[in-house]
Amino acid sequence: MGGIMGQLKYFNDSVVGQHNSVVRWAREFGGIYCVRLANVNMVIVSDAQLIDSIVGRSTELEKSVDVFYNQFNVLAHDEEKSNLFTSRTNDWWRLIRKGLSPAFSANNLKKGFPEVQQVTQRLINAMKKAQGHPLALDKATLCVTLDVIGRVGFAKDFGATSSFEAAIEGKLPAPPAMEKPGVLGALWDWMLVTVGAKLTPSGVAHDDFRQRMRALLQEVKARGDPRVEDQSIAALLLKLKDPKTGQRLPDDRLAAEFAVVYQGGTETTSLTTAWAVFMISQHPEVEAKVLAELDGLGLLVTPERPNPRPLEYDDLTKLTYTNNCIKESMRCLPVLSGTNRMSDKDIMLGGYLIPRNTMIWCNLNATMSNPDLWDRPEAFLPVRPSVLPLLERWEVPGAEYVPLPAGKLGTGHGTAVQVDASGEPAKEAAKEAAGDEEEAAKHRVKRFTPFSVGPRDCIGQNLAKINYQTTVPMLLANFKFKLSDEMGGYEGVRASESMGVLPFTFRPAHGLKRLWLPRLECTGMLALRPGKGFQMHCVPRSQAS
Ligand code: HEM
Repeated sequence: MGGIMGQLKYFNDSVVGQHNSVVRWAREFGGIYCVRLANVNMVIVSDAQLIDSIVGRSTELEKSVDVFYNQFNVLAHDEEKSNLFTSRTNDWWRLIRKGLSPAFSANNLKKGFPEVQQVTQRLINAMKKAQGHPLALDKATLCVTLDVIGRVGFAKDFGATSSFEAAIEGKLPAPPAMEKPGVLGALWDWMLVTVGAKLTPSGVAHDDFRQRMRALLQEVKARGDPRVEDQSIAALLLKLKDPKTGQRLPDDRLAAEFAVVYQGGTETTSLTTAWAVFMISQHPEVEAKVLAELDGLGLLVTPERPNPRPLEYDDLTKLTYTNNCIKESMRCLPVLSGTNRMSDKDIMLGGYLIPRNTMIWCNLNATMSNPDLWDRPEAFLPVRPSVLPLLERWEVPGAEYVPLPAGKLGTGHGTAVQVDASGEPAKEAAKEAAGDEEEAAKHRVKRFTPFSVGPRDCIGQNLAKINYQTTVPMLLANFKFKLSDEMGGYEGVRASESMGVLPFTFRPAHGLKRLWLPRLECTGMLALRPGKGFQMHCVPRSQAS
């Protein structure tokens, strides 16, 4: 039976507290191990050097779309095709990736900062009206992110944060009733969607999402040709030309890329924001330091200073401690657990022969909790109290990189090497793997990788950063957050962590019963969240004792 079922027991363990499970497995089985589910083998890697060789700058491995990322194709296209997220690393991918990159440059995002600030302020105004009711913090931050991406990337205000306010004030009509499916219902729905059926709640919501993206494209096109200096996501995509034909990209391709930006950017950023607020507010000594930093900059709401000055762009670099806390929260609770790759040739990895077409799953979260790489990795420790003078975990120079002992650089042990037909590492690849010490010394391996690394790392990471680096301090400056009783305290939240693809539906929120996102809610990432979301009481700081 065990043979047929593979290591189902372990997969079952992961239903609750999945994040903790993979971290535990990495400790139990090491930096590379193989699991089997029925007759499918999967290699799971959490060794930082190996991961670097799998996804890093010199990789030739491709994403395995069929198993994990198919959702991105289903949601973005009517007919299944690839897009920036799911494409092989080919000329099309290069065209889009290079063309879109200026949208995420520091200069361009600086121009977008006022939008982020205003959208967060809109949410704060709404939250002040909640008057003691618990709020779903993850919904609230999702509203912010939806509006940030809309306004910064597409000059479009979807009004998610204003809908939030209207919902709190009871001014919104109820959404069409849609029962939350139970586990079996969700599984059935997922199976139907996987085989292409559209008449499921999720299928309908997928159609709805695609229609919204097509409508957004038409709206953007109706504004006329984008100005040369316009570096928004929409403008850059519209300006792109197919090098072969010299023609602009077809509408279905453009709408799919719009969709992918929303898919890649929403759950990820909003849950990162929610986890950071949760972690900081659950650690009083950390929160006190954050508040002191905000106070020092004149940004904290106090009974004596009920209307402090607004957060400005330059403050973002001054909020060092707060930013370090966000990083620490992302290390402990990265919303994306990892990424996958597959090779169409046999490869050697960490001394093992990996047959072609074997799924390789890189556990980025396990690397970020590896005790060989981090001091007390299970602790939320922006501060290391044992070190004098007091050094923050994140203020140690090079904190994002693997601290390698001298003389350990550049061995072939940690690299993915192609194998020839006889099973021997191919000569050229072996030479490369043996490595040039000098070259290896330049190549520092990262141990903090929430955005992954290498050519397929997160293109949107700077937009995400400007979003959470603005929203987290603004929320904390305005409110004291207390978990509502149903969350079962800090332990209850942590025990309910799970990863799951969420249905693309209008979902009633917990807490304030009439709170929902009526405009545009798009999810689908395997994102880390607590089972019941984040039900929080948000007490205005002007009233907090
Ligand atoms: C905290 C927030 C975010 C996190 C943690 C995150 C994480 C990641 C990770 C780990 C990858 C690599 C996935 C893989 O290799 O399988 C990725 C790719 C990607 N992300 Fe993000 N992301 C975030 C925000 C965003 C935002 C705001 C956008 C867009 C506005 C975005 C768009 C994308 C896209 C398009 C890709 C695919 C890039 C490619 O394959 O070339 N992400 N992200």
